[in-house]
Amino acid sequence: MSRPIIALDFPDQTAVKAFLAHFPRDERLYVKVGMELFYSVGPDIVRYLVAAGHDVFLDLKLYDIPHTVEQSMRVLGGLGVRLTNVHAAGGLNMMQAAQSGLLAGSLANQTLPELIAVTQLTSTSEQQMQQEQLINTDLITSVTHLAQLAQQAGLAGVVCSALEAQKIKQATSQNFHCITPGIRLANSQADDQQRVVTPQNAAAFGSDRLVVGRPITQATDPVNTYHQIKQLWEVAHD
Ligand SMILES: O=c1ccn([C@@H]2O[C@H](COP(=O)(O)O)[C@@H](O)[C@H]2O)c(=O)[nH]1
Repeated sequence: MSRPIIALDFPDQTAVKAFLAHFPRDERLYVKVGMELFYSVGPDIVRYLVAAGHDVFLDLKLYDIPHTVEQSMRVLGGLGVRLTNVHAAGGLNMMQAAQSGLLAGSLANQTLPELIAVTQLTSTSEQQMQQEQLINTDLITSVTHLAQLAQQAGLAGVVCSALEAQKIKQATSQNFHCITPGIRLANSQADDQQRVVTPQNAAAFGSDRLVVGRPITQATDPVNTYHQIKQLWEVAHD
């Protein structure tokens, strides 16, 4: 059963080590390294986590011209991560370039990382999307369109809110992955997230994997909260 991906949104390696020390030494976690940690520590944080036996989602959301993204993905492909991503808004050519760069970069490794694309950030509301991005459609149409573009580019799936997982799978295919942040336990604060879903509902809506940051990393008992979220997801998934 799929483990929630824990977003390690920490400022440095010391904070990461202190957080991971809460878990049993042999617990193999699926963790996410985002911009804050990567820009602070660099690629060594990924090597450290991979060497410690954890699966890593490298969440840098690349968005640039195709050549730049391809060359950057070559570098990231050599780090041993399982999953990485781009912004779908970068376009078809950019996503295809990312895929070929990742493939080239990972040739020396045992595993080819899966590439997914961010549709609309879970911190974006429909109103913001329409007013700030001047996208003249509803959010679900934008998200499913970007998911179809990602599928056309040969990507394995998308980052979206679980609210959109069902529609995305109908518009693409059942095995097109929906990786879903914006997860919150019932009656808890949404922080800066706009499209939030509980672990139970995410499972019911067809999410393939949860991404959870603050609800676990800032919990009084992170291990207990991690297992609570994992169990809620598993029970609803069965
Ligand atoms: O649309 C997106 C894409 C990425 N994220 C990332 O997921 C985590 C969520 O953290 P929480 O603390 O659980 O809100 C964070 O690292 C984001 O960068 C996202 O939230 N939405």
